[in-house]
Amino acid sequence: MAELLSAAQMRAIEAAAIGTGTVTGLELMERAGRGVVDAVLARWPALADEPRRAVVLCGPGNNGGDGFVIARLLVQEHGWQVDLSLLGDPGRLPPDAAANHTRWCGIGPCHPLTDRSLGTVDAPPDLVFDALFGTGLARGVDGDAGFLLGNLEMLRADFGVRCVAVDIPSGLCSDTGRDLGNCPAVDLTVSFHAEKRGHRLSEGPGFCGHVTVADIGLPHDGRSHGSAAPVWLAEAPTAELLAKSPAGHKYDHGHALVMTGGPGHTGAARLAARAALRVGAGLVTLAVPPEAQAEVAGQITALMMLPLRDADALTDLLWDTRLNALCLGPGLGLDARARSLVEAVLPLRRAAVLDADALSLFRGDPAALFDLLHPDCVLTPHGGEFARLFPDLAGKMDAPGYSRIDAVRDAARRAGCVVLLKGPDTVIATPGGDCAVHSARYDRAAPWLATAGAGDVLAGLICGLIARGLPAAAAAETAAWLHVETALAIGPGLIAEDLPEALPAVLAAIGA
Ligand SMILES: NC(=O)C1=CN([C@@H]2O[C@H](COP(=O)(O)OP(=O)(O)OC[C@H]3O[C@@H](n4cnc5c(N)ncnc54)[C@H](OP(=O)(O)O)[C@@H]3O)[C@@H](O)[C@H]2O)[C@@H](O)CC1
Ligand SMILES: [K+]
Repeated sequence: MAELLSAAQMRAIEAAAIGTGTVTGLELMERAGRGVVDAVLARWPALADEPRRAVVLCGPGNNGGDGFVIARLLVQEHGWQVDLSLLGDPGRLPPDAAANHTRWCGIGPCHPLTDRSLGTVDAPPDLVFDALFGTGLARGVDGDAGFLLGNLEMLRADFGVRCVAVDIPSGLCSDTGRDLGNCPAVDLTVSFHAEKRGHRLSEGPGFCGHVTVADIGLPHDGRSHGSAAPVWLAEAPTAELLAKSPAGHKYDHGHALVMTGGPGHTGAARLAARAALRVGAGLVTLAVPPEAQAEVAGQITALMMLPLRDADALTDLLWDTRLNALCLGPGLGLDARARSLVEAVLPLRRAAVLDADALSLFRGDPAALFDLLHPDCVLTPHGGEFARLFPDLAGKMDAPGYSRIDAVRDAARRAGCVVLLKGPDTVIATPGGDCAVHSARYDRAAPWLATAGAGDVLAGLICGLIARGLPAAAAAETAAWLHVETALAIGPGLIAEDLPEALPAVLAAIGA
């Protein structure tokens, strides 16, 4: 699985490799610069047909150092014409960047960066390399550098100039994916060793264009990250994870119980239940208030149904330990009955997915919910629900350096269970700090998934997978991937009802 690195982890990996004596910082910088040039020519092979003109904007740190390498390689190995400008005093460059500045100065001029460093609109360059700031960006970019970054947008739109970000577009926080000020949207971002969190989180993907990772020869052994626990990019589940044993019977695959709301409010739970069944739970039962029975009975076939009057009846029902995964929240309602169901169920410590109303019920009193939760629970808030349960953490998400990853990790620790914060950058964390990001951006962008009922389907998928025996966090990650994959399989026009129906083809493609 691919890791998403913080800036501190990347620095720790680099320092550890240099510390072993197997590589120097200067060698890493050379590989980084070469990696960018190779990635550009791989992306746009026609650029190699004839010498081109490039502008390279270098910053005061090692990101700028990469820029000097790129400029040198373009001139010496490809015969390009390069205009290079440096922000800041060359005498204050860090050692490896300074060494590459010296090498560049033997080849071409290093202009001080001004508001004219992009050249004139009469003769725009073919490419601009943004090597101003990388993982060392500490604040928004202002002054001439900010002005130039703002102009990149216009050069791309009006003159077709291709813009390439070295490591990360300057202005984008590599830990949070937030624009700290004047971040340009580029065509191609070439990162090093592994993607940084900012490439995947929040606004980041909107700025990065196409992202590619250049291998600069650092080890992927996961031992040299510093103290912080890794964050993984969620990937496709394996066939083994989702396949069913040929010898099994339906009770081997669990029995999910999904609570509905009252009359006129049963659709969300029915969607969740159908998703749970489609993803392979052996049996799925809807627990329905008696007055809604007729409505539900007319809508279901393979799903089962039980009348459920109140919390006492639910407690009695759960003497049947074959009911091994619960889903509460979709359409459940915000009344006293709904709250009593949640409060009755959680002390029994049965695995449970809490979504939608089951979360909103505790707005203003989230501690009452946290007291009841246990590690086999999964909370699946969207941004608004997250802010109701964790107002302080949601507020901090605007603070510098505090990302959705930090917020969800803190939330999971506080809640004592798995938390999945929904979005195009879904973050899943456990109370112990394990964390995965499911990214529905770039080639997995699924904008049609933002539709009524899609969240109910996700809750049902998680519940169904837990019923099948997956641990809560693995169920959440797998469900997030399947949810987006089914959306991609359906494409434009999808509505939530389609999602469970598209699962068989998706499962077949995985080989389950
Ligand atoms: N790690 C690795 O393995 C490898 C890393 N490599 C490369 O190194 C890059 C990281 O280099 P880096 O740490 O020197 O940071 P970088 O982004 O160049 O900027 C730091 C400088 O900018 C300044 N500054 C910050 N914000 C500012 C602002 N808004 N406006 C103005 N100034 C601002 C800051 O000043 P200060 O905040 O200290 O005042 C400092 O002087 C990384 O992204 C990759 O490209 C590769 O070579 C290969 C291997
Ligand atoms: K950059």
